[in-house]
Amino acid sequence: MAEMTDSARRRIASIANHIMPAHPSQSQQGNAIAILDCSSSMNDSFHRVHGGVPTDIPVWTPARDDSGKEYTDIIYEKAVGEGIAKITINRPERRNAFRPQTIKELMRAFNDARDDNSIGVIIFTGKGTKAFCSGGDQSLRGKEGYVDYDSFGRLNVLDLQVQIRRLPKPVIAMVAGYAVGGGHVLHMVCDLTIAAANAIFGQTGPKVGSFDAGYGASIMCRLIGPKKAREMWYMTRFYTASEAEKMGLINTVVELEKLEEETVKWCREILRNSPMAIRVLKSAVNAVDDGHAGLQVPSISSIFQLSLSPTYNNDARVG
Ligand SMILES: CC(C)(COP(=O)(O)OP(=O)(O)OC[C@H]1O[C@@H](n2cnc3c(N)ncnc32)[C@H](O)[C@@H]1OP(=O)(O)O)[C@@H](O)C(=O)NCCC(=O)NCCSC(=O)c1cc(O)c2ccccc2c1O
Repeated sequence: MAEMTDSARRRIASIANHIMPAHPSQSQQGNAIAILDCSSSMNDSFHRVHGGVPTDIPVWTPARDDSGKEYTDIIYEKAVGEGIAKITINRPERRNAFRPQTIKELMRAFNDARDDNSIGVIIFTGKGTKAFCSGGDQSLRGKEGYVDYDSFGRLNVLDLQVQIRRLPKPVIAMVAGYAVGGGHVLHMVCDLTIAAANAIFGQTGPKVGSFDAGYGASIMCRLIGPKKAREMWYMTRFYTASEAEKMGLINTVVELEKLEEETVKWCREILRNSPMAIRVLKSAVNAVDDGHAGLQVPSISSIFQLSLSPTYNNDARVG
């Protein structure tokens, strides 16, 4: 091996990289490198594009929108030095049920995350481990819908659903505990759902004379098929995380302790890819349910405002 040329070394290193799994264990890395006696590092182009990403939890800092107003019902944060925003419903004493104020704040935060060019992916979650969201706050339900402290009935959660669908960046639902009622619809309108093993999914509306005949029905049919969707709505049964995964309702299930770590890992894998490709693909995947409004999102005028390159790589964790 001593007389091997530089170019031969590079070729062997490249082959070694391509035959190694995307997430090699340390011993696998060590063996492959030792066998081929190459000077390849895990910091080459192959690993930057296809290899593992760091799994450390980011440092989260509180974020505001332009209004500068405090949030009472949510926590809005951004990761230091990388393009991840995290939006958390903060009403754990009500199993993160939403009231009109909660939805107003969520819409402000999602709006800010959409307009912030340093953000490429958004995590949507609920405070604590008992619930992602238990739907509309039943204590505020009046004849006119959900009534806030200004005594005006609203159902602005439907606007939030549309906002998440049209948002030109991936939104990942990070679910621990219950995602039920309107909370279940919220995870369904997100691009991806990562669940903890303790997650429970279901529609409760018909138990309390309520239903979501918009996205709550159509997207569910798309995800799990019409028969299973009817079962879920007519019977109002609850399903475990592993049942939900088998149905195609969610993407993956992890131990509760690993939930944030895994979600952040998914974010980082997304962030090293082209934001424009992801933006257009999101609209394309949604177009079948969102029609022309869905296709309108990546219109040519807005495409040119976007960078073609990924926002993240393993060398420089920039937004
Ligand atoms: C979610 C639960 C299964 C959890 O059960 P658990 O035993 O863990 O907890 P508790 O039941 O003891 O709850 C603790 C505490 O939280 C309060 N709480 C829980 N959920 C809500 C809620 N949704 N609203 C208000 N408060 C809630 C509960 O009262 C307890 O308070 P204490 O003071 O007693 O400690 C279980 O809690 C549960 O089944 N919750 C209700 C689920 C529900 O019915 N959700 C509403 C469905 S309707 C809806 O969400 C809805 C959504 C839409 O998008 C619509 C769109 C269009 C039209 C209508 C819509 C709509 O109605």
